[in-house]
Amino acid sequence: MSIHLNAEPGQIAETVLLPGDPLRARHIAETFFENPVQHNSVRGMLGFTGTYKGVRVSVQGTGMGIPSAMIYSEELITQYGCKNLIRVGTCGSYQPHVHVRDIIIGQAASTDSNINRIRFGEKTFAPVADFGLLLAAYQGAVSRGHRVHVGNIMSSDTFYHDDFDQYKIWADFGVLAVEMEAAGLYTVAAKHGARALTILTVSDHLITREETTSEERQLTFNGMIEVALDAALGLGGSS
Ligand SMILES: O=P(O)(O)O[C@H]1O[C@H](CO)[C@@H](O)[C@H]1O
Ligand SMILES: O=c1cc[nH]c(=O)[nH]1
Repeated sequence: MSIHLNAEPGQIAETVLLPGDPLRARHIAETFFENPVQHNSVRGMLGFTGTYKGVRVSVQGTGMGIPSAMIYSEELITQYGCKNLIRVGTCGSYQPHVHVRDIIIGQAASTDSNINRIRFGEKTFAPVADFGLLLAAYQGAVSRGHRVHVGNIMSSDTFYHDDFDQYKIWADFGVLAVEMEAAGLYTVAAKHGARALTILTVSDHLITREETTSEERQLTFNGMIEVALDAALGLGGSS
């Protein structure tokens, strides 16, 4: 057990999917896992472990924002021995060619968070995805016929900005979309030698202002889950 997880030792698989939304975690377990068992209930941050096509895999909600995601990532890696962490989240598109419901794979994560200034001072750490996981996810997304984009994403500490147009500086530098956790996840994984990836579905668009409903965000973005689970399958694991 750790401070924020009440799973027993060995109850969580080496490969863990990480949605921000704990109800998406339950949806993933109920929809895709064989024999899912709930392994966490602390703070209502649901987590489940089961198998997918015979391979042991877990899903754990992380909550919203870098601090929350870093707590769960740190405890999963250091207390439960998790080695492969795949965030499955939603994001807002910054680019005209990146449409609502497209899939984005976060190759790197820019951020306005102070987490790495606290750690590295004025020097800049570049939080990046694991290349093997990224390649597997990209190939899986293409073979499933998804519209998929790979590149830099923005992990923001704020969902609501005083200046809506502030996103344009990131868009001008090719950043694909905004979410709120990947930079923290990639940094924790780098610190502990774990593998991490972020796969996102575009839930809204900052240019067109198109939006999806909260129900759709919780229940229907199954394409990216299949892509994440396919990438996880290549990692093996005990069944
Ligand atoms: O859908 P999730 O995984 O929660 O991800 C996105 O949605 C939340 C904001 O609505 C933030 O957590 C952001 O990163
Ligand atoms: O963090 C997020 C997630 C989805 N859409 C946004 O605009 N921001």
